[in-house]
Amino acid sequence: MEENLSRIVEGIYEKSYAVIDDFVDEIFRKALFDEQTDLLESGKFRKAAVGTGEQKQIRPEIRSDEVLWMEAQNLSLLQSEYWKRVEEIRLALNRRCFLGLQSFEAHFARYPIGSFYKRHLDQFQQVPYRAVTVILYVNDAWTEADEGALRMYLPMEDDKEEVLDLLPLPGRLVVFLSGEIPHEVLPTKKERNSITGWLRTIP
Ligand SMILES: O=C(O)CCC(=O)C(=O)O
Ligand SMILES: [Fe+2]
Repeated sequence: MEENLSRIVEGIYEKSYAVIDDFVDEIFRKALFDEQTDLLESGKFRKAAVGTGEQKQIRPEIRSDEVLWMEAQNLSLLQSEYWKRVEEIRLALNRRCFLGLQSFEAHFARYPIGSFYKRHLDQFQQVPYRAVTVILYVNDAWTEADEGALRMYLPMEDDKEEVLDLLPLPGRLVVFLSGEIPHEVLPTKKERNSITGWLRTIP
């Protein structure tokens, strides 16, 4: 874990993102996946919205995933185990990068076959407090042919961008600065399951 933490902070410090394969082991990954599947079957997932407050809308042409927010005060045992891991990331980022991160929010996400999330930034006017995006993929094995990559647009000099595609490999963690890296989820050919969260600069 210590090594993962230093790779995360170095990545964020140097290039605004980090990718850690096998951040969780197979047993933990599968347990999270099973929990997500149970919650799905009990019908608790909702179509994801874009915007917040009065601007909140279901816009299937922008994103077509389904989400279930975790309740910080009411986490399952497994969820709190994951939050503990993220807490270590929060503290390490504050120590090394002085990001002033105070809290975490997260939801399970399910991308059914054919779904996607068009290019966007996670930090915008209504949610300026989202500072660091933390995504863990909990679906089973994934191959190139399943598509559904997370496509990141890395800002380069002279307003140029470099494209980086990351497959949702089971147990893979992707961390990036929410206000710096536009990204999208390309249409997926297989159900894609993740926990997406944000470290925030508010309590
Ligand atoms: O699942 C992913 O790879 C990215 C999801 C995302 O961009 C979001 O929920 O804001
Ligand atoms: Fe996003």
